[in-house]
Amino acid sequence: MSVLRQPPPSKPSVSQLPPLTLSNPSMVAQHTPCTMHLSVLPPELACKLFYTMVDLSQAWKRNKWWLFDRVVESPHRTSFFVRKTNGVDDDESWQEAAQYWYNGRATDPPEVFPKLMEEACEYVEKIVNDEMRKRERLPLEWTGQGQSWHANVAASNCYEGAQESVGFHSDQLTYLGPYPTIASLSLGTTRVFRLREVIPSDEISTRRGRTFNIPLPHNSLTIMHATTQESFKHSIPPQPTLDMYRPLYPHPAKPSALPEPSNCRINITFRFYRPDFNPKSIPRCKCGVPTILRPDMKNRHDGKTDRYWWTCYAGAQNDGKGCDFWRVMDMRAEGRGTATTEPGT
Ligand SMILES: O=C(O)CCC(=O)C(=O)O
Ligand SMILES: [Fe+2]
Repeated sequence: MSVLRQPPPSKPSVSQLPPLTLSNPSMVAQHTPCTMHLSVLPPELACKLFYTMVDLSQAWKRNKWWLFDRVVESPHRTSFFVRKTNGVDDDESWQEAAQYWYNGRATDPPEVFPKLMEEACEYVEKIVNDEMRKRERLPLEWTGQGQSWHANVAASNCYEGAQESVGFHSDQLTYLGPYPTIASLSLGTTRVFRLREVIPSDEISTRRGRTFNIPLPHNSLTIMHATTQESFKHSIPPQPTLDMYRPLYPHPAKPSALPEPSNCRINITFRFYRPDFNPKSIPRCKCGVPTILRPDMKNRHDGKTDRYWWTCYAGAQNDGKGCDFWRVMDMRAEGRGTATTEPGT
């Protein structure tokens, strides 16, 4: 006699929505904490800045870090800039911040914003401030002590060809502090910027993170507003093909030649390093190196009770060997925050 067994009780299935392409600014604003702005710089400035950065990028480095027991190398080139017009060699805090960008590897003093980047930054700041005025400030966010958002550093990436990429990550908050606003300028060939929400542990049985693909054209600005780093991861995935960028203007070094199509994308992320998270204030771990600040993405709540922690970062640099340093960040006890915020509340 055959016995018919009951099938095992099925787990309640959580439906996974398919990836969604956000092809215009209103879709980006509807589905993510980011905004997208098109044709942000005068066309000639955008084109010349693209040439400047591609030329500079020949000397940029691929980031390296330890992952378990091997060194991995980022599949794109990157560089870090500070916004100063006089010498930076004497300012050790910028040196430390720059070194950080390269996962602790020793670097030359960081470069200062090239003239055209400075010009672009002024347009970017205006757009960012117009956008921020429409949004509420969160309690731990920098309120500017009367100052508006401004960039004091920038990191730039060059992706050459369709295969160069950056994997899913959220930006470290070490010098940015909680709920930063990061303005990301795209120049050159269009690439997809991919965002995926990290679902808090207590919602994992009821919903899944959806993947959003945002094609970023030449001369567009993506603003990652407050909560983007706390609730989403982002990446630039490799893609099967790409459309070449056709510059409108010739390269300044070859003014009479026809502009050549390019397979490069330049990204410049303009960032504001907070004075209350300056390098001297960053806790050191047992390895003696500055820790990194990360949000507790899995246990976030309402933007008011969110947690951040300082953890050892030596593992990324020091043959993969770090320590177990881990400490919750306490704005009030660490003396951080601005006059108009209520730190720690
Ligand atoms: O290239 C981009 O748009 C993203 C770069 C990025 O995520 C980063 O530099 O942290
Ligand atoms: Fe990033």
